[in-house]
Amino acid sequence: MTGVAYGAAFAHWRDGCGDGWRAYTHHAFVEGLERGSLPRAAFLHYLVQDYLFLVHFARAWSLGVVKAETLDEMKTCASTVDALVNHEMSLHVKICAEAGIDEATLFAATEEIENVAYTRYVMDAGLQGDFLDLMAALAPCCFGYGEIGARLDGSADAQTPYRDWIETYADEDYQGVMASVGQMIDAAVLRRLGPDFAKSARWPALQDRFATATRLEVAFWDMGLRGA
Ligand SMILES: Cc1ncc(C[n+]2csc(CCO)c2C)c(N)n1
Repeated sequence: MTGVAYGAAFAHWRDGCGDGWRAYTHHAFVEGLERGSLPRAAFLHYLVQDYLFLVHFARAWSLGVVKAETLDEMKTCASTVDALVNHEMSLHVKICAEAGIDEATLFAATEEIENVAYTRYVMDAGLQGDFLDLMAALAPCCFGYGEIGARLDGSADAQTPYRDWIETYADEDYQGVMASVGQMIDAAVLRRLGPDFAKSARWPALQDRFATATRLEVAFWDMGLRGA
């Protein structure tokens, strides 16, 4: 499958996932956003959980600053924390406020087990492993939503009520953040594993981290649908 260009490491990981990548990026939940047929209750259930997810992802990207080996890696991780807490989360706060859910309620919501599994899996990848383990676990989230946003921006039904969600991820600045994350990951892989990175002894373990995080994305959409 071809998608938006987020770099060579990502392309290897995505193709190494087989059908898993499509199961994530073409999930029924995503189709519901595209067609506008997703029940509002499912969307809000997802969005409350996703707010909590982003809190933990901001922690994980902050761990990237701690595990970085170059200033460039540090800068990209720090800007991603900024994009998360100061931009992406505003979408969640705004839509939930319109539905009568305030930010304190969002922060105090109970995490679904799929949310606990995914966010803590990523944190553990970074705590147990090095910078590359952390990036392999974080990559599906960035590049999957990047692909979905870019695709749905062109394909979504004109009357879908989920246009602002789609635009958050299709947004040029946001796509720019994802592209620079892709470049930084390629440089990080090259620095540690060399140009034949996919043939290195470490690659299968990194591929496994990416594939696991991709499965956890599928489970996250499933969890959203359960809220309908
Ligand atoms: C379940 C779930 N997966 C991925 C994203 C998207 N996302 C989360 S963090 C990040 C990188 C920096 O903003 C991106 C693209 C989401 N919101 N929820």
